[in-house]
Amino acid sequence: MSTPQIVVHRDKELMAQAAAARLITKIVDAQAARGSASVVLTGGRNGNGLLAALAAAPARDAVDWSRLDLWWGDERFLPEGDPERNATQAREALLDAVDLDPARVHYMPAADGKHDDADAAAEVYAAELAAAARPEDHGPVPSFDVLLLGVGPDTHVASLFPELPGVRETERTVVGVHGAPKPPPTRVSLTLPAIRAAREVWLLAAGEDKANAVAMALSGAGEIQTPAAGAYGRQRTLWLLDAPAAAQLPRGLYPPASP
Ligand SMILES: O=C1O[C@H](COP(=O)(O)O)[C@@H](O)[C@H](O)[C@H]1O
Repeated sequence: MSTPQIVVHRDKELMAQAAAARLITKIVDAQAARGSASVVLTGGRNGNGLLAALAAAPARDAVDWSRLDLWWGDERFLPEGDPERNATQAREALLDAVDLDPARVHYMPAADGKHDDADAAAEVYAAELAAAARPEDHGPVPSFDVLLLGVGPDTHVASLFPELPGVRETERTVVGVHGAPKPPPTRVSLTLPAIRAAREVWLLAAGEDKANAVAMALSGAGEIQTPAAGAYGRQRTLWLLDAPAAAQLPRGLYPPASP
């Protein structure tokens, strides 16, 4: 478990640009060190904001996109191409504009008839993760270089919502989620053990509607009631915030916002 580090930016645009720059550097470094990199994407406003900032960054050309594995932390269980799917939004924000190897883009299954339900889809994705894991990894998932998570106003991360069964899961790496309080109710999500296999976990939150969630997660709350509190990386846990989202944090916890 790594101790959370907190970085506060002036506003959400700057936060997205700084996170995109940080991610480019991380991918380039991982590719230089190991030949390839792996990133787990998140949906939501901040995740898509980061991808859009990455698409606009001139330094994006420093990344060898063909040597990048992309995974998802969660997905809304909807038909392929549905505008509400995290994958559809990620494609629009960035993925369709870069030269990815399609075999390395690991979409979560869609509700397309091939997969009966979200539980079956979760099993399929867990098997895909297990097949990509190597003996030196930490369990049946790859050691992701960076796993991105948006933080919901209710403290959910991926599709692990407070008190629902998914956040209590200790064995499986992927679960079907039913009755999510945020639409759509049926989803597929990595579990906390899978999230914690990542080298680095970056949590993104912007806007005053996230301030209470951020303060709860960083003040020692339990992960069942506050899933974001249970999301950490093996080497690093980074909270990337804008000033409104950090507004309820004790001031001593983080350095001044970037100008
Ligand atoms: O539904 C979801 O919500 C969270 C948070 O989204 P945000 O818009 O409040 O930032 C997101 O991280 C997750 O991937 C998504 O499925």
